[in-house]
Amino acid sequence: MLSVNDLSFSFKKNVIFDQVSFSINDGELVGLVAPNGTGKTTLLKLLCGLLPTAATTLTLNGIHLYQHRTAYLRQLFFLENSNQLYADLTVADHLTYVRSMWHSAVDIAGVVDSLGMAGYYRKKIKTLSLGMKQHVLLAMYLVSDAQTLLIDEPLNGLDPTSIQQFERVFLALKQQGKSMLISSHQMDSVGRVSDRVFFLQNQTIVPIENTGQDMLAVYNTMYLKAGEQHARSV
Ligand SMILES: Nc1ncnc2c1ncn2[C@@H]1O[C@H](COP(=O)(O)OP(=O)(O)OP(=O)(O)O)[C@@H](O)[C@H]1O
Repeated sequence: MLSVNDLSFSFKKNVIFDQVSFSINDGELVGLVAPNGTGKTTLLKLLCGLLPTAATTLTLNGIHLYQHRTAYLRQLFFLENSNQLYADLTVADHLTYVRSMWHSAVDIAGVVDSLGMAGYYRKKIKTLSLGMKQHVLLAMYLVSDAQTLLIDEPLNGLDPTSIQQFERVFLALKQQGKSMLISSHQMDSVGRVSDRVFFLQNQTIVPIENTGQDMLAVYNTMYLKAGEQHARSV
């Protein structure tokens, strides 16, 4: 279980989070939603200690980020986006590296087959399309076998078939007991896979249970400015 207490963070005078507290259970998939520039990526980075925060508690399965950083980090996987892949290394290099660093027993060939990546497994990252690189990122998450997966906009650049494929993978990971926090602007997908959705608003998190409601409608209610709501109602 990921547990966060009193998390505050600012970029100089730009307050992004003010005393935020939340937890994510094992086997729970939480969607992370907000308009551009609100703080989704910042939150994911804070949870991996990539940005400093004086949160009173930031624990993963009882292990404190600041007291046992390596043990904490070994339980999670996060790679911000495909720009952080090594252009001159192959897909195989990346997956082998992750398997080794995370002491994972996951079968790389099985992951590559299941994601339909066999055709470019030996290719260098710089020769791949955005959608292919998104598949490489997802494969790295799977190969890490980490308990907690923090995933930033995994559906960007994917075709509809791949989006459905990724949704199936997320649901399967949930069945395996993984905890996931996944940011996305694809509200229909968020509605299909999430147990809860964290909407970021006013420097805090508004958690909404997914009861099958229209998540785009929830988004619009939350973020449409008062004037726009008035204009729509007349
Ligand atoms: N390194 C930085 N230095 C200063 N400000 C930053 C830095 N990184 C992000 N910010 C600011 O923090 C805020 C939140 O950015 P963040 O990237 O977390 O948003 P986001 O919700 O992930 O956006 P998007 O949907 O566009 O990816 C923005 O106002 C951004 O300008």
